[in-house]
Amino acid sequence: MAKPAETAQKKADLGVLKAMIGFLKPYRLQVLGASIALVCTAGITLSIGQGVRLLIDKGFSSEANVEALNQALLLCMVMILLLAIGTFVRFYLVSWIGERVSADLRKAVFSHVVTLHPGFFETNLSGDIQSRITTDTSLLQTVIGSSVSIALRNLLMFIGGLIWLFISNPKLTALVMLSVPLVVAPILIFGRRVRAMSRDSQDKIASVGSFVGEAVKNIKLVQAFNHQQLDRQAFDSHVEVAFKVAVGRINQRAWLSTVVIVLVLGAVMAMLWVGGIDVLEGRISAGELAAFVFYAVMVAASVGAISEVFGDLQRAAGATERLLELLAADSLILPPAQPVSLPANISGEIAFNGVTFAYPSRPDHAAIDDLSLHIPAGSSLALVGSSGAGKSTCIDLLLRFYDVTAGAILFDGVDIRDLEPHELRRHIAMVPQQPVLFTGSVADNIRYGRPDASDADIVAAAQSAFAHEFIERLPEGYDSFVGEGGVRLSGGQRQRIAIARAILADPKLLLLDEATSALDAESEYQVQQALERLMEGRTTVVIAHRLATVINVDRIAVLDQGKLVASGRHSELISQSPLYARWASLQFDDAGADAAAVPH
Ligand SMILES: Nc1ncnc2c1ncn2[C@@H]1O[C@H](COP(=O)(O)OP(=O)(O)OP(=O)(O)O)[C@@H](O)[C@H]1O
Repeated sequence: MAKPAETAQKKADLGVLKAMIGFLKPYRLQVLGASIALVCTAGITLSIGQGVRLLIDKGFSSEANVEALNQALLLCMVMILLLAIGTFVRFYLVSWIGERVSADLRKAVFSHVVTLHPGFFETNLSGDIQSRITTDTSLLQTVIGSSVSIALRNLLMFIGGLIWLFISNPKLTALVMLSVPLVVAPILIFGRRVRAMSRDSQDKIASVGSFVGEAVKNIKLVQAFNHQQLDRQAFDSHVEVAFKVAVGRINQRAWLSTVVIVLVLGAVMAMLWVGGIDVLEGRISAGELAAFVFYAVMVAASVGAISEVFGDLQRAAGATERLLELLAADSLILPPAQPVSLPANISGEIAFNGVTFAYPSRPDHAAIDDLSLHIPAGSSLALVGSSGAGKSTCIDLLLRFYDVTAGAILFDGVDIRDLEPHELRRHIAMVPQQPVLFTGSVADNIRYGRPDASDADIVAAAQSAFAHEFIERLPEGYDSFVGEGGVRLSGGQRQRIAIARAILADPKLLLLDEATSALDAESEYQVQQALERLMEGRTTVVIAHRLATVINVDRIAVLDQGKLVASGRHSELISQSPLYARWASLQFDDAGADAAAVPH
C-alpha cells in the first residue's frame, strides 16, 4: 500500500476523474437529466438580470402602464415556476447520483477488500479500511451530491455573466479580466495545500478510529490492567494531532476564502465606480448599470462559491485517491489461468512436497523449510512443536492464505495453486484456537458453515457437537443473541458452536487448532467428544495441545524451526525423538510419560 500511495498522489486528478466517470456511467440518464436541469436553472437565473434591466428602463419609464407591468410580472411568475421545478429536479437528481455512486463505491471497495490475501491486512489496519469505506465515501457523496453541482452551476453563471458583461460594456469587463489571474493564483496555491492537508487529516482521523476500535474491543483487558488513564492520554494525543492537522487545513481554507473575497469584491467596487461615471455622463442607462451590477455581483459570487467548494473538491480528490488505492490493491493469491476442477467424490488426501515458505515481511527467514508430509485420505495428523515452529503457518498454507515459496502442496493430487481458492476452501473447514463468532444468533453462527442449511440440519450439527443441550437452555434457544464476538457464551460453548459449524460444512479436510487454555474437566470432555465425532471419516490436520488428541491421531509430525524433525505415533516418538519426549513431558507434565505406556 505504501507504494501506490505515492504514485497515486502524483496523478490523482486524472485518475480520480476517470474512476468517477466509470462509476457515473450506469446512471447516464440521471446525469443527463441533472445537467439539463442545471443548465435551465442557471439560464433562468442569468435572465433575471435582463428582467431587472427591462423593469428599470421600461417598467418605470414615463410611457409605462399597468398592462406592461402585469405582463412583466406574469413573465416573472412563469420564470419563478420554471426555476422552482428546475431546482427540484436538479437537487433531487444530483443528490440521488451522489448517494448512488457512494453506495456503489462502498460495495465495490468492500467486495474487493474481502478477496484480498490475509497478508494485506497485516500492513493495512482494519480501522483505516473502515474509515475509507465509510468516511471517504461519505465525503465523495457530499461532493458528487452537491459540491460538483454548485461548482458547475456557478461556472455556468460565471461564464454567462461574463459574456453579458463583455457584450454590454467591454471597458468595465476588462477590469474583471484583469482581476482573474489575481483571483485564480491564490486559489491554486491554497487549494493545493488544502488538498495535501486534507489527506493527512483523514489519515489522522482513521488512526483515531483504529484506536477506539482496539480499546473498545478489548475493554476488559483495558480495565483489568487499569489502563484507562493511559489509554485516555494516548487517545487524547491522537485526537489532538488530528485536530491540529484539521486546524492547519481550516486555516488554509479560511485564507483561501478571505483572499478571494477581498480581490473579487475589490474588483467589483472598481467596476461600480467606473460604471457610475459612465451613467452620470450618459453613456449607459440606469437599467444597464443595474443589470451590470447584478451580473458583476453574480460573477463575483460564483467565483466565491467555486472557491468555497474547490476545497471540498480537493478533499474529495484525497478521499478518492484513498479509495482507489484500496480498489487497486492486488491480491497475492491469484486464481489460476486454467483452473483444474476436482472430481465430485474427492478423497481429501494431502501431500506437502518439499514445501519452503517465508512470510513476505521476512523473506530471508523460512517459516517452513523443505517440509514433506503425506497425509492419506481420511487419516489424522497432529502437528506439534514449540512456539514459532511453523504449525499455524502449515494450516495457513493449506488454506492458501499464502502461496508456498518453493515446493508444492497437493490436494487429491492437484497442486492447490491450480485450483480456484474458492473451490479448494469449499472442501475445508477450520476450527480455530479462539473460536470466532459473529454478532448474531446461535443459529446464524452455526449456519455460517453452510448458508443453505435447514433448521433441522443446524440442530443435527449442534447435537453432533454436543452443543444442543446448552443451546436449548439459553433464553431463546437457537435464536439467542451471542453478543459481539460471542461474549455471552463460555469458552467451551463457543468451541462447540465452532465445531457444530464445521460439522455442518461437512468438509473433506478438517483443520483444527486446539485451544491451549484449559477448560474444566466436563467441558474438556464434551469438546473432545465433539472433536472426535467431527474427525470421523475426514482427513484432519490438528495443531495438538491435548494428550487425548496426540494419543488418538494416526500420525504426529514434530516440527522445529519449520523443519520436520520426527514423525510417528505417540508411543514411538516418546522413545525415538528426544525433542518430542521433552515437548510431551513439558506439555502434559507427567502424563506424557504415562501415556507412552497406553497401548494403541
Ligand atoms: N504474518 C507473519 N509475518 C511474518 N512472520 C510470521 C507471521 N506469522 C508467523 N510468522 C513467523 O513464522 C514462524 C512460524 O510461526 P507460526 O505461527 O506458524 O508458529 P506456530 O508453530 O504456530 O507457533 P504457536 O504455537 O506459538 O502458535 C515464526 O517464526 C513467526 O514469527
